[in-house]
Amino acid sequence: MIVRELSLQNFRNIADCTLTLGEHSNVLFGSNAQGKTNLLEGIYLFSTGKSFRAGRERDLIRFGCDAATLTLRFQFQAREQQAQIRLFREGRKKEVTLNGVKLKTSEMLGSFSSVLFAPEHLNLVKEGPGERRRFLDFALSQLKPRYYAVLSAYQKTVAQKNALLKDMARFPQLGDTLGVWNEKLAANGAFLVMNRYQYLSRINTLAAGIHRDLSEGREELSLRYLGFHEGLDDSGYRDLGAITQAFRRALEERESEEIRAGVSLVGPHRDDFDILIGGESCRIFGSQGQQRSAVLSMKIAECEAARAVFGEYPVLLLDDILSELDPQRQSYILHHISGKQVVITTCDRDRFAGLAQQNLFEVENGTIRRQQGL
Ligand SMILES: Nc1ncnc2c1ncn2[C@@H]1O[C@H](COP(=O)(O)OP(=O)(O)OP(=O)(O)O)[C@@H](O)[C@H]1O
Repeated sequence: MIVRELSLQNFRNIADCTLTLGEHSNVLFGSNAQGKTNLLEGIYLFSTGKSFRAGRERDLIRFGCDAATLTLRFQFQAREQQAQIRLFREGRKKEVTLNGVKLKTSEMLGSFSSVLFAPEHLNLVKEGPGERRRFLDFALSQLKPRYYAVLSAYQKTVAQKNALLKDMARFPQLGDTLGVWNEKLAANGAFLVMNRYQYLSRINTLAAGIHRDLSEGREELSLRYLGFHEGLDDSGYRDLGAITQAFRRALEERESEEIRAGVSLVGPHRDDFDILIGGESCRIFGSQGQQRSAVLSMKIAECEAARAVFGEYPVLLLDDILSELDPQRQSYILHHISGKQVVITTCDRDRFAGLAQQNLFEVENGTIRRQQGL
């Protein structure tokens, strides 16, 4: 996967710019708050249809403007392609086209792939389960377009069931329809759990090997899926029927608890996974360095898993992460990115002087200037 060119109009603090990228390393440098991350965000939007930052879609549109346009020219499987996203502040839904054909966002997924490395990914270890579910959901949405569609349907059903559970406090007779929502949740939720489990197993194997290298053979990283389905073993998790049954059982067992709480408590929207080093929780017992290595291993594993599906590496987006890493981890990642297309943001233009075939861009107040390489 190679990005040739990104054009942005009225996106974040960028009024109008075109960034023509090289096939290898592309370094965007500049002071803080100039628009470097905004450029990565623009590229990433084409992989998942969503920003990696929290917030509303309309926040992506430049202050005072009614619409934003993003155009990406890229090469995938030896074919030059062009995708466009238009965002509107009011009245109109997001518009997506691929090679001139209008699509739903879900239909564009899988056409272009990128993997982001950002300092906030440390939250995968440090924070609550929402971060880890996002990791799985963002990765799987790119690899398997149907996953995104099922996830959207599932989330809608959870919201509808929550509204019902809330209303049941005043109108208990509404409980007659609870079974209908639970059945919908079980069908779609089982699909999500099966895919997450299989993906996490793949990442587990890849990340364990990378972490072993990073720790020079001293540490064993493992990832373990956690959910409502206590009784399922490895083969059960690969069987949609078995997961659906386990989900139904869990919904029955916890029905009165859900009614009391007025909120849906069981399902993949509550699932999580453990990140363990030597069998112990990395969040509780891991040092800063171990936590960084675990996250780095998982992100590199995400790239490898994408390559296995697409037959090509995704575009790597490194948002100012190297300054956070010690020299050993820096050199590991620099070694790993060589030969792939990478877009790197940094405040320090000299940090990447050693990268081969480098293109250098200065970002200042939402404008971009190409510079002579070092
Ligand atoms: N919708 C918007 N319209 C206009 N400007 C915006 C919008 N959203 C964010 N910005 C501006 O974009 C700038 C932040 O850009 P960005 O996050 O890309 O910074 P950066 O160059 O990566 O900086 P750092 O090195 O600190 O991470 C801020 O000045 C912010 O006010």
